[in-house]
Amino acid sequence: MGHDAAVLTLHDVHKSYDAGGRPVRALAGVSLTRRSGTFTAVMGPSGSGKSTLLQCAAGLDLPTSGSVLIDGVEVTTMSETARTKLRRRRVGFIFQELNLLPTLSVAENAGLPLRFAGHAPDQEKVRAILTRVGIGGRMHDRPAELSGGQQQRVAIARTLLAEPAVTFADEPTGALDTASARDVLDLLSESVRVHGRTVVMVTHDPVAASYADEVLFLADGRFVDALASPSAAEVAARMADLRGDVVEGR
Ligand SMILES: Nc1ncnc2c1ncn2[C@@H]1O[C@H](COP(=O)(O)OP(=O)(O)OP(=O)(O)O)[C@@H](O)[C@H]1O
Repeated sequence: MGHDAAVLTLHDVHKSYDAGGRPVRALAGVSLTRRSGTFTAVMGPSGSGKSTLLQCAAGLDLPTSGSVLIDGVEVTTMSETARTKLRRRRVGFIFQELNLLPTLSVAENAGLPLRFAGHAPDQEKVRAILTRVGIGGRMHDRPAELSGGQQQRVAIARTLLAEPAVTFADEPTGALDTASARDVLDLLSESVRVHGRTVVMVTHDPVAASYADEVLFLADGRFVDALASPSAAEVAARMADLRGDVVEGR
């Protein structure tokens, strides 16, 4: 796939849930195109559809209607098995709950996508990348022996090793202190700017969003606004507008 090709395309994606016979509309026509080497943040009030968007865009869940292409491949018409295969090979995840396999070591977890793709991970490369993300000394530990921030770093190391078409991050800094959060965000930006990876991140944090080259705002299941390379203050102001907050002096 060339550098200019879209690695993620959503076209008019709708998603409704059945909440005990009553339909709940979570996405109401979302379209999106991302090229490789981009870092996108998705923000929006609680219940605006961010998690649903991530689940559909990553091929974890299926939209009610509309189209989702990952690396040029339509996922909505695939079998469950084919979707799982595509995810393993082409999609990176930095999700707190589905990051790591507890029985594998840090090094084995980092190399897992390569194993799924049928390659034996190069141990020297694994070591170098784990060192780069600050956990080179923890290669043989189990995930449970690591802090939340260290576990996020393993997930980032995976993205650097396996070179997925697109990596989805769900609140990657939600559980971290300020310094670890900044480290994780720096590593994510570096993966995009230096290594050409593609990241789509859902966050509530305007500081985290300010690391992205574009911030997309969801409200009631639709994109309502976008900001290019905004400051954290600009993001916070836009979020306050969306929530209808009364901000003094504005
Ligand atoms: N499995 C489900 N069954 C029924 N309704 C759901 C389900 N998942 C989400 N919803 C509803 O869909 C809408 C969007 O939810 P979603 O979790 O995508 O929002 P969000 O922006 O991620 O919210 P938050 O910021 O609070 O995590 C909400 O009204 C929610 O109640």
